[in-house]
Amino acid sequence: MLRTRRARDSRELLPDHADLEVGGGLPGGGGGGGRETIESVTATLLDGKAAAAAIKDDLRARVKALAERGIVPGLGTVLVGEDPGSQAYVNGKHRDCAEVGIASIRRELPGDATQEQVEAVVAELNADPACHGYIVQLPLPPQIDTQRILELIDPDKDADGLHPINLGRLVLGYDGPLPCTPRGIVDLLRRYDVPLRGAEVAVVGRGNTVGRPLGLLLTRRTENATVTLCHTGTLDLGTHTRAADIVIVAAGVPGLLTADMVKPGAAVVDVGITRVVGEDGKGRYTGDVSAEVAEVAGAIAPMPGGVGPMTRAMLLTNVVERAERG
Ligand SMILES: Nc1nc2c(c(=O)[nH]1)N[C@@H](CN(C=O)c1ccc(C(=O)N[C@@H](CCC(=O)O)C(=O)O)cc1)CN2
Repeated sequence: MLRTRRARDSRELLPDHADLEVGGGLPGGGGGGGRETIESVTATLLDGKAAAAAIKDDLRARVKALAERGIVPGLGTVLVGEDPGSQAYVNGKHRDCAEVGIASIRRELPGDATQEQVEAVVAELNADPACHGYIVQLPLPPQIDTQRILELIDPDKDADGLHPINLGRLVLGYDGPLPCTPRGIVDLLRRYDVPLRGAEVAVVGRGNTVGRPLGLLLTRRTENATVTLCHTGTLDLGTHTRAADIVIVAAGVPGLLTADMVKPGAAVVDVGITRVVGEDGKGRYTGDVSAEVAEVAGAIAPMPGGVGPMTRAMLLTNVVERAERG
């Protein structure tokens, strides 16, 4: 278990962005301006950065052991277009690779790339023996059929766990690569001994990358939580979140979860990451959880510094596991 600490003010819940290569801290030239501040915060910080660092230490050792067998794990990324956020995330993934000794394979296409061009890169990575796993950075430009691209990824090289076969394996309870963000959330809660067995969990958001697979993960026999999957059709969101021991918000709606929607002492996980432009005209990222929730919650995984670093660590884990299987 990680040592827990109590965060005393909002700056402790908002670590810097130094680990992501983005202009002035954020795409769009922002740099933390316009953050909300709160006087006193008592929630335990679920520190994704610290947890990810521990995971990377473990992976470094496993990569060394693989090297003794003559295996160098390789992670591929496919980036289409020039979106600064996506570029920053892909850069972060390759920096993580360098930290643990995973080989990087980068493929980049212009924003006006055709379906055929993206499919050709996917076919190339499927055939590359040096590439143990790869991801196609999402979202893709509108002219690209995302579903078709995800279906063309070799399921055995699907480092994101988003191929329909791998999501199907998750539904059926079979082994396979797990989607990185849901896996990272469960790992983070476990590391901080947040009880899952028998817990009532409200997951807000039913997307294929986070909400839906997270519901499946949490209801496996090994986790045994009871999940309420809330979405835009949910009539009274607060009724469900207030009844929950754990609230996980992946809606992409800034500030959606407010303090009155949280049971005192509940664990709260902020998965939201939305770019907003402040009154100063500068861009910054904001989560789905309002700052004052930290005064009510017993534990909180903030954005940034919570789920994001865990997502990246789980991507590396999926690649190393694939390389270990041979
Ligand atoms: N193919 C995929 N595309 C996308 C995924 C994904 O899992 N697979 N998820 C997101 C983007 N993403 C990874 O690709 C990602 C987003 C954010 C972070 C992160 O570490 N965030 C930081 C804060 C970032 C900032 O302030 O600039 C944090 O939470 O601390 C990592 C990965 C969409 N696309």
